[in-house]
Amino acid sequence: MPTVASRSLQDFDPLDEALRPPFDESDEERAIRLAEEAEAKRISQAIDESIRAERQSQKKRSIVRLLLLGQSESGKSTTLRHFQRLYTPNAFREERILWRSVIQLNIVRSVRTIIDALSSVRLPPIDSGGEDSDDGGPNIPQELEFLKMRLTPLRHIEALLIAKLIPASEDDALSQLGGSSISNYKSHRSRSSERSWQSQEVFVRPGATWKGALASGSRTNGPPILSGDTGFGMRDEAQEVLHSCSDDILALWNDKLVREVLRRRKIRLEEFPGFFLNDLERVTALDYAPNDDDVLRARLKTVGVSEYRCEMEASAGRESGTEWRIVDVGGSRSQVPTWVPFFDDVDAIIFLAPISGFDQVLAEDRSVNRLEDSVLLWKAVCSNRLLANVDLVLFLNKCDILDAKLKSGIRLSKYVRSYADRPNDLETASKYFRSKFSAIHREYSPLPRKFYGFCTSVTDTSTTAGILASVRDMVVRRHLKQSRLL
Ligand SMILES: Nc1nc2c(ncn2[C@@H]2O[C@H](COP(=O)(O)OP(=O)(O)OP(=O)(O)O)[C@@H](O)[C@H]2O)c(=O)[nH]1
Ligand SMILES: [Mg+2]
Repeated sequence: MPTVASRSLQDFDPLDEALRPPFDESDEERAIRLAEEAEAKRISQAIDESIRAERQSQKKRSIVRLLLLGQSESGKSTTLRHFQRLYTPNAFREERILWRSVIQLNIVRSVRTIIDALSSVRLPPIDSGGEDSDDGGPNIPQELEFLKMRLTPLRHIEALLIAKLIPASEDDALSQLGGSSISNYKSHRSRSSERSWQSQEVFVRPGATWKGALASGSRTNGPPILSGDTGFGMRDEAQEVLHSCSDDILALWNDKLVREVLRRRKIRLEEFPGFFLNDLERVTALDYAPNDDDVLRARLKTVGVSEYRCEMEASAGRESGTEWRIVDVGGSRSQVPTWVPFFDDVDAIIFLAPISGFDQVLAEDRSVNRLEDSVLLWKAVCSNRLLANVDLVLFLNKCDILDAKLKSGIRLSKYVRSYADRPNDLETASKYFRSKFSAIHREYSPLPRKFYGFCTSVTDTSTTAGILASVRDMVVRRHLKQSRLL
């Protein structure tokens, strides 16, 4: 047996030495020692486990999970952008320039809507009593035909923007999602150049992928034309083409006959998502950089689910250090099954019901009224047992559009019979919808819970900031209460 003196000092480990069993240990002593060691190991593992569980629960306590639900175009992604604008303003500001491509595509789409409307309608002269002609001869004046021709470069721009927004690598990611939207997407992508004026709405998966593609594209596209803090300062072909077509687009949009065609076809373009034709001079300027309002008004459809993480700023007081995970989902019908896995472990849900859609149908199923669809979704969410303990916050959204529609003389009672002869104004209508949705909440919730309902226009920065602050306070208060019960 080597002694301390016979080994070098580096080899000597006092702990090892202390734990070494005595060399004259009997069998009985050995059994007792082994049993004691096993017990010590068990206790140590139990302590490790409790530390791990404590850390886990600490982590859970400081993460607030918020889910955004509602049909397509209800305003979920806009609400998410609003949260980002309020609580991670620097990141939001830095990303604004990336939205320019989306806004460009939105403008091209508005032009396409007008041109589609012109090509499908044969009009009699405006003063001939307002009935559509079926004599087969087009009544579109030559100047408009020339305008249309001069706008053909926009087809190329549309294809360019789609390729920019949806990098080829997205194909694989999207094909995993299955469903009809994927086939739409594929046909859209493959045939976009030849049939761009009738193509489907462009969509991308949320999150950084398209932004990453745009950011790297912006850095490699030629000499700078922008400067200052507006973004990457790079040449932008789409912006140049839009700038050169700006007068023609404006002439098209302001044309009396165009307005008449749109009116007769009940196309209220100003209320379409991503409408920028009233800001054409500003948004087609060569040095255009989107402002906050533009980013909130831009339209980019979501497919799939993405989780956005945001750390509340220190000024949020007791919430500082709280991480928010906001989940944004695609709202079209084929996307609804993708919501369910996110019902687990959620603190609150903001459900958006765009009440301006009372006279509209779903884009994906033209036999379904949008308001009816929202009501059905709301019933399903309220009655879902997985969500029985989750706070539901209802945004009766797009109140600004509802207001404009009612003011323009569209009668709500024509579409919602039970509205009967109530006054056709925003205040009465929003109160009416609030009480209907609140009654469903009460009737369908598996357990009693408080109803939080707001009438919103989430593109309006001034009114929405206050509402989101109240929602944030409410969710955090609930979250803290729940986590104390853990
Ligand atoms: N005028 C007005 N426009 C709104 C309002 N809320 C959203 N929008 C616009 O409506 C469009 C659709 O909003 P999104 O946030 O993209 O809708 P979404 O629910 O995310 O839709 P999907 O991604 O298809 O599920 C965008 O162009 C928004 O700017 C609102 O309250 N008023
Ligand atoms: Mg969306």
